[in-house]
Amino acid sequence: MSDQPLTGAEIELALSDLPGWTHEHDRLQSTWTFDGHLQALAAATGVGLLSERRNHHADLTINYNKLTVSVTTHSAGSKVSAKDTELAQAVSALLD
Ligand SMILES: C[C@H](O)[C@H](O)[C@H]1CNC2=NC(N)=NC(=O)C2=N1
Repeated sequence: MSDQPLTGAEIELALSDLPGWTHEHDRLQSTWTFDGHLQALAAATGVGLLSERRNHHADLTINYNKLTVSVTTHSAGSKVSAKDTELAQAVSALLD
């Protein structure tokens, strides 16, 4: 899995298969809404475990019942790489 930055066209293509995700400020980001805080917390733990297994880590923000997942690749100069599009796919498979 490459950590070279993707081109804008490559990111747009990846986003066509990532409903709910946006590309802004060199990050892919999506937000999920749950029934309550504990469900959002459990989802964040799931994403954390998934990130740890991949050794590629999402930034996670919880606001009560909402979980925002944001991914970028530090080793690609904090730009979007294939590691991010693949992590985003895995997160969507877990949470959608
Ligand atoms: C040494 C270790 O492989 C690196 O620091 C990994 C760990 N997790 C990471 N996570 C993210 N989001 N970007 C990285 O470049 C990155 N690098």
